[in-house]
Amino acid sequence: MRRAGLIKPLLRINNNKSRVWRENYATQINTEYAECTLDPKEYVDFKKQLRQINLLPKDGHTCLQVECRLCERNRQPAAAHTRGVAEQGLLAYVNKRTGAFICPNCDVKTSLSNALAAYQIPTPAGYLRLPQTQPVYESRFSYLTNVTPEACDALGIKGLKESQLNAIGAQYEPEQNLLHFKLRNAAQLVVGEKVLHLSDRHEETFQGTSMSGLLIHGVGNKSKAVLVSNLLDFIVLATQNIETHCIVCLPYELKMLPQECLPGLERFKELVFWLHYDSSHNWDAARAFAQKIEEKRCLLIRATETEPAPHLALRRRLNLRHILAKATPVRHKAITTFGAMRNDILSELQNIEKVNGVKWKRFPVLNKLLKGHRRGELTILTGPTGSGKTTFMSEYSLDLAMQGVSTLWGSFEIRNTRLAATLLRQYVGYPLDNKLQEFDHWATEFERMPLYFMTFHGQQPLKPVLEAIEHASYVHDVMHVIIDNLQFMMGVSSFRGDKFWEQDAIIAAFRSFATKHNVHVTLVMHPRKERQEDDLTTSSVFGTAKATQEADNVLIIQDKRLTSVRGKKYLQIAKNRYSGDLGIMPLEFDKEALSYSSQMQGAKRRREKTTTEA
Ligand SMILES: Nc1ncnc2c1ncn2[C@@H]1O[C@H](COP(=O)(O)OP(=O)(O)OP(=O)(O)O)[C@@H](O)[C@H]1O
Ligand code: FES
Repeated sequence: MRRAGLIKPLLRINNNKSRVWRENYATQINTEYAECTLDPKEYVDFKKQLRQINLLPKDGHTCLQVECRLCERNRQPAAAHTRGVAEQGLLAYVNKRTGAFICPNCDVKTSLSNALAAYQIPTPAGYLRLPQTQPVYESRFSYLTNVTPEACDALGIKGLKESQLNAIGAQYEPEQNLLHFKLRNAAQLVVGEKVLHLSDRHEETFQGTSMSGLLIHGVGNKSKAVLVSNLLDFIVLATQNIETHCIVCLPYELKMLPQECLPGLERFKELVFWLHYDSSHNWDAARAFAQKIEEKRCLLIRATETEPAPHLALRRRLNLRHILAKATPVRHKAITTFGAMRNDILSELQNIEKVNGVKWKRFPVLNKLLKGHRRGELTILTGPTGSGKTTFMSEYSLDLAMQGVSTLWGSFEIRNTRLAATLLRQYVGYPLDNKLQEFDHWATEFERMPLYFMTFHGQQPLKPVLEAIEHASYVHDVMHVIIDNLQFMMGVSSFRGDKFWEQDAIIAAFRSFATKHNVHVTLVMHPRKERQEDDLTTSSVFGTAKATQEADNVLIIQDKRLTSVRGKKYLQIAKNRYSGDLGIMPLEFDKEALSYSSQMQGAKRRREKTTTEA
């Protein structure tokens, strides 16, 4: 199995709405499942091995479905000639993108190479089958009862009865005043729980080992399902008795859809996204998730005034079945018409703030000019050597990650530990080297952000980097990738021709990645050697004009302090394809916090003023 650059998740992902506890247990198999990309050759060998033992897999939407052989629970694999008609054994799932081998029956996840040995006849000497394990998920809530009328009324859904809530699997926890639902995996085993706090409507998700749980209401033979992003929408639709569709609540709202959940969706031929977009960073979530679960079976109800999320539609007395019937394909055909795009356009116009993207909290000038940070765009940041490109990009990305933008850093120039230390200092707002007693507190807070780091360092060929990014965008739902800096991929890739040609090819690869995977890619690039007194311009970007032609945004750090007495340092927005506004943002540097943010500096001055006045 080819290892891409390993991506080290900074452990837990959490934000104030939904707590995800990722206990990364090692799998029971002899090695922990490594984050790696699928080796096509291994996949072919595995299918060949299955044919040899006459075990015919089912080629599903996202997974190969095959009888599991990992543990002793299953019959020993019969030799090819003795197998009669295969009665269906317990199913395991091989993810066709990552090669992850997932068995929901024993809640196991491992790599294809690990699993292959279990299908070999004779079993390789020394290979031990897994002991039989029956995963038991221990609920965090010890006292759960039937839903009470008061709890039902607290939901504010007109006409809803507590008996309906009990019928869809809801339970009530009186101490914390919350509704509780079990999450089950593809083998219908309880592997987690999702709760809705009735006091403030915030949700929390708790999962055990492999994060494979979904909340599904509806009988097993339905081949269609509606996917909703929160429990309120789930309750509204699940209590409507919609005959044609199951109702599925995504476990982590629009933040992410773990690959371990995909086996639970394999049985559906049609999936309708009917989502509630509660913030700008998840406006494109349906498109991103559809790419993961196979676009051609995905339909979308585009959020408009007349087709809002289910709980809003119910409140506005709109006809839910009528809205459901109007779902259209997520992706338009190759040739389309205005009519087919009409709802898309209306939805974007009515949600323009979300379409503008995620606003920076620390850089209001950037919001004014760039309007926000959007998925699918390519940004180039350049500036003189040592001018603060990495420092600025660190704070720029931190601001977004604090708002839920899942971010992957490719730091080829400085070590991940140094970059993470910079990010932490910008997060805290002051250095911790003489306040080490505070480190654990801040580090635990910091870990909860969706920040990932590629473990590549120094010169890297382009291919493994793109593989690692592709893997991360699939497995971790990454929305923003930063490459610092591009020059580290020059001279080692298998390009022939001059360095400008090589640079153009690398930029073209990132451009198509950003568009195809709807991920924002930021490339930090050195400028051509310029005379210090000259302003850098878009043509200063290293290489040919292609770099700045392909980019949606070009940001340049201009440092005039070195060439004139009253010189300032500022960030120039030299290209802005989305809204066209160009301009500059002054960069005052707070060395303590390693911050360029005027907001942070203002807050710090206010803090100091109050302490001196006290
Ligand atoms: N405006 C500033 N004033 C003073 N020091 C700064 C400023 N901006 C960054 N620094 C400091 O300068 C050093 C270099 O910053 P950084 O690595 O971000 O620059 P860079 O442009 O990425 O460098 P390179 O061109 O080598 O990639 C860091 O120690 C950083 O803390
Ligand atoms: S049935 Fe698959 S590991 Fe036990």
